[in-house]
Amino acid sequence: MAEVQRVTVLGAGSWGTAFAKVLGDAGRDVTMWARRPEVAAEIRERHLNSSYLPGIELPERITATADPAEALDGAQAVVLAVPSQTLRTNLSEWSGLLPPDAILVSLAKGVELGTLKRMSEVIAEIARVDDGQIVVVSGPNLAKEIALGQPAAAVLACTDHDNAKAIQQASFNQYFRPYTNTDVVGCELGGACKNVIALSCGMAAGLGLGTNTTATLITRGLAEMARLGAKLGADPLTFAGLAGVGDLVATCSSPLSRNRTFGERLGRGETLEQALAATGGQVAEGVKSCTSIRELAMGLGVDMPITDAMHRVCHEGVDPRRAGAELLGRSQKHEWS
Ligand SMILES: NC(=O)C1=CN([C@@H]2O[C@H](COP(=O)(O)OP(=O)(O)OC[C@H]3O[C@@H](n4cnc5c(N)ncnc54)[C@H](O)[C@@H]3O)[C@@H](O)[C@H]2O)C=CC1
Ligand SMILES: O=C(CO)COP(=O)(O)O
Repeated sequence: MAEVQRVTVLGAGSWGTAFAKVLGDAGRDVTMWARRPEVAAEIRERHLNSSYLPGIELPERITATADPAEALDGAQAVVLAVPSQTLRTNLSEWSGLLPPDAILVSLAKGVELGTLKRMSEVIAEIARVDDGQIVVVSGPNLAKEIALGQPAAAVLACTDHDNAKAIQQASFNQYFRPYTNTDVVGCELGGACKNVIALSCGMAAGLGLGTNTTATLITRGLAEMARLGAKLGADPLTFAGLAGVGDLVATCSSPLSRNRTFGERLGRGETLEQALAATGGQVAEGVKSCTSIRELAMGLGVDMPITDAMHRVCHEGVDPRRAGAELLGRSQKHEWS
């Protein structure tokens, strides 16, 4: 297994920047690509990214540029840290610049609208690489907490165990503990589906509902993502792990979650447009993934009632209170049917 020392992070948003810090604190040489030259300059010259992680000092060994060719020169691993729905376009622009043997690391948690592909499938298609060259990062990793150096674990999923190990070696440090896993499908579905469930938990909070409702949504959300996973060949154990329960608990209960916050605004009566405006340009993936995951599930005959309800609230104008009443009014069933 070759040691990974030189890493490029494409995307300087919250998680891209926090993950770059993880790598820098693990002793790697990191170059970030930022879309806005002023963000790249601030990271390079002042070791700050005040737009996304205000007050967080970045390691000196992180540098940044707005030029993707410069960013990618000599990279042994390339971290893709852009939103799910723009990854295809972003990566198409970069694919000719990727060093051929670089391990591609996917941070995005979503399912592509239209194609219904997971992120590693989009990457394999656009970068024309074997799936063993793609490592997926998932788990309870709220960017701000990681950037503050608060302890957290993550999963690095790859069909090629050596490549997962290489990224594990490159990223573990005093506060970040990554585990390897070979179940890419389960880890990616967990990460994408929990954003939708976090929307529902936020919505319940916005409606003034309490902990029993949140726990019910988390648990039944877990049941519906595990049903989808089973149909797509995921390992059921994955959903009991960091990429399943772990990320659900973090995202569904934290006020730091953009998805939960978005749902809370809808629950309080804001419109989709008002909630979108309040994100400050940061992505709440569940708002789009509720539609793609719902479509994926429908095509496979998998029942995902919470995801369906989130789609109807976000995109069909259904009132959150009515969506809740309809969820409760469905036909009675066995817990595991
Ligand atoms: N923030 C978090 O706590 C975590 C985020 N993630 C996932 O990581 C992925 C990236 O998330 P963040 O870095 O938090 O997002 P963000 O919204 O904070 O940043 C997105 C980055 O992508 C760049 N970008 C490039 N092309 C873009 C385009 N066409 N449209 C919009 N942005 C574009 C933006 O400039 C920005 O630097 C998402 O899929 C998210 O679900 C996963 C774990 C934790
Ligand atoms: O994925 C995350 C935590 O693991 C971040 O969640 P949000 O995108 O909702 O902030």
